[in-house]
Amino acid sequence: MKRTIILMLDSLGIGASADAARFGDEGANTLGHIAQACADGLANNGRQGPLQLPNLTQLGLAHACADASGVFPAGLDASVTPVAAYGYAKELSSGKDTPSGHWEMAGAPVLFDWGYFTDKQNSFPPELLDALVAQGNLPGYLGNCHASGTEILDRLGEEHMQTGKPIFYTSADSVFQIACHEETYGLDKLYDLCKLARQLLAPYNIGRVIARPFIGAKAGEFSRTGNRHDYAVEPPIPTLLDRMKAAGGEVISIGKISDIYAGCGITQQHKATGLEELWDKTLLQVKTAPDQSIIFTNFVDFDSSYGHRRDVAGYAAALEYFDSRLPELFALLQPGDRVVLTADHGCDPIWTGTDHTREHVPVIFYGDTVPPQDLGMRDTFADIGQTIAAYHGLPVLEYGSNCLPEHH
Ligand SMILES: O=P(O)(O)O[C@H]1O[C@H](CO)[C@@H](O)[C@H]1O
Ligand SMILES: [Mn+2]
Ligand SMILES: [Mn+2]
Repeated sequence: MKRTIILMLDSLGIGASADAARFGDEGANTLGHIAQACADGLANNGRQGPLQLPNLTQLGLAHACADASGVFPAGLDASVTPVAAYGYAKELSSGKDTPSGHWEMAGAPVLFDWGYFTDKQNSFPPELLDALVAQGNLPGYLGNCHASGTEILDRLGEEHMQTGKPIFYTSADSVFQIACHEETYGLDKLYDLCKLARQLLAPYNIGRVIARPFIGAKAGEFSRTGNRHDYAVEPPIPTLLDRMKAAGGEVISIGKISDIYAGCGITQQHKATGLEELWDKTLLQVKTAPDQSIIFTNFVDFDSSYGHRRDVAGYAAALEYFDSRLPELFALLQPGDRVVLTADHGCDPIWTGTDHTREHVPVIFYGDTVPPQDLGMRDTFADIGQTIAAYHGLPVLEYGSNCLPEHH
């Protein structure tokens, strides 16, 4: 049985990469800084004390972080001998966004520059806004700025409910985000508006339009729902997922993987909201998926609920929860199964601002066909995809080199 289970811990960077200064991220270290804050007693909100990640440490995550950043993460057990092949990868793509990280892992780095809306205020071109208002029959719009998606709800959510004007905002990422109330505005109307925006944004080379539905009665009570939907463009070249699908294998998306690849190469899609449901659905698929399957889960909450919110204790608690579910996965593994653990970029919760950070990501392969070893630094996230492609006997990807050449 050859199956690969990819656990994508969205935003779990493990140390600034050599080119981080170009992004203002020199010294960022998502995992390292969380561990340090926990060890210093600064993350005792809803959890306590040093970071507890026994299973991830067994897999070599802490050792990979030490290799990638030069510092062993505080409080984790340096005496452990990892049972997996572990290392870290630098990003070849020009950005530090979610599609770039995911696509590169699957063999399709983004070597062109996305379009960005760089102005913090009046961020969007008037002709784009005019076209949205006219073609979307809108009474106007709110926002038109850079913002954190939760703060902007407190600021503009009530006005949106009163006027029916959608909230448009962006960030340092190549995104056009639309927040609307799920009940007063309506989910289908929001999705239709996002599809219109996706069309109108074609000349601007924007990576994603994101629907950000929310609920609640007033400022301070608004919360975003699991009905977020990302409208991405398609990867620039065929990915690992396309190769697997073309070969007749299963590519099972859990969470927002299918959205991130614009559905390309996906054979089954399972939506899930929150870490618990993401884990439950992952384990369910591991129980039943056939030979030649990729089960691919994006654990978005690390990024969206904790990294962007600069919530160190929340991120730490989420990591500890994630770690606590790993033994259930290990118990379900069959001979030939491989677990891959990685990330798409960093989002250091002690960093200034609320954006991603340019970091190395973990590269971990675990399973009975994987000899434990230190894989060192990999030149691109695509080494992961290439290793998986080789293991499943798929055609060679355009980027990346096999991390485990003797063992496929
Ligand atoms: O602040 P929120 O709305 O979570 O948005 C964040 O999430 C977006 C996409 O992942 C990023 O571009 C960043 O803006
Ligand atoms: Mn991401
Ligand atoms: Mn993000």
